[in-house]
Amino acid sequence: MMKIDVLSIFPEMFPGVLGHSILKKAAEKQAVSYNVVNFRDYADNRHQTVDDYPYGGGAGMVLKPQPIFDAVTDLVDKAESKKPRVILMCPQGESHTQKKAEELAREEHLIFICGHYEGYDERIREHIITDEISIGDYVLTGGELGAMVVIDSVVRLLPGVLGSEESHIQDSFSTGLLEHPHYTRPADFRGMKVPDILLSGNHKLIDEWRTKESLRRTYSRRPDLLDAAELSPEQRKWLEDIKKQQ
Ligand SMILES: C[S@@+](CC[C@H](N)C(=O)[O-])C[C@H]1O[C@@H](n2cnc3c(N)ncnc32)[C@H](O)[C@@H]1O
Repeated sequence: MMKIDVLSIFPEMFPGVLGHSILKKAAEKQAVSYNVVNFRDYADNRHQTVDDYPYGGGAGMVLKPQPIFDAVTDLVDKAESKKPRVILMCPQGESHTQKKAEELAREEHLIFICGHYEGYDERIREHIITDEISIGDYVLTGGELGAMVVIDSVVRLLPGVLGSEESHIQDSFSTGLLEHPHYTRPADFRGMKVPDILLSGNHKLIDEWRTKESLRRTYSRRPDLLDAAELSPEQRKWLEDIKKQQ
């Protein structure tokens, strides 16, 4: 079972997200256990202060090293695995991707550190973390929303979590391409029809249609992904045809 610890000064933000849908089911199936810790509880000063003024002056407060160092040490001591990935949520970190989610899903223990205010004392970054992750090129108020995003992307990949069909294998990015369009009943909704091929029952042709639509969508929306996508010679030929059509 994967263990996920989260360090935050706003732990109340998490039960809503961790307590619903797939993240909740994953915990019920014992694929993962969550532990959200207020690192203020580790502050060794009388007022449980976790932040202080920046050396050299300037705006904003900086998270002190002591509460976060002690919280991480305690969580590692309590865990069976002594080699967790310690992930700092940070707009300066590597951009989160499906590939990174797949990599983290192979780990036994993840510890997320959620920042606030102006950021962290640099010694946290230098000495106790293994990864720095950003969820995009914009600045959030705190790391909590980012940690939730990364946790969601990882937990749905854990074995058994999405059920026997393992639907994530076809998801956008998992194959290196964007996913094909989906349709459900009715076949004719107010004159808007489902493509005939999907009603044909011919699975070979349906698979081919899906792959072509996936290529078409990736080419029109995210052509940058095609550079790294592993395509068969047949798929390359389809892609060339799609390029000519557009
Ligand atoms: C207001 S931000 C601090 C930004 C910092 N002054 C900077 O310019 O890099 C406070 C915290 O929110 C979180 N955060 C903000 N933007 C984020 C992003 N794009 N991805 C992940 N975490 C983010 C981080 O934990 C960060 O320490």
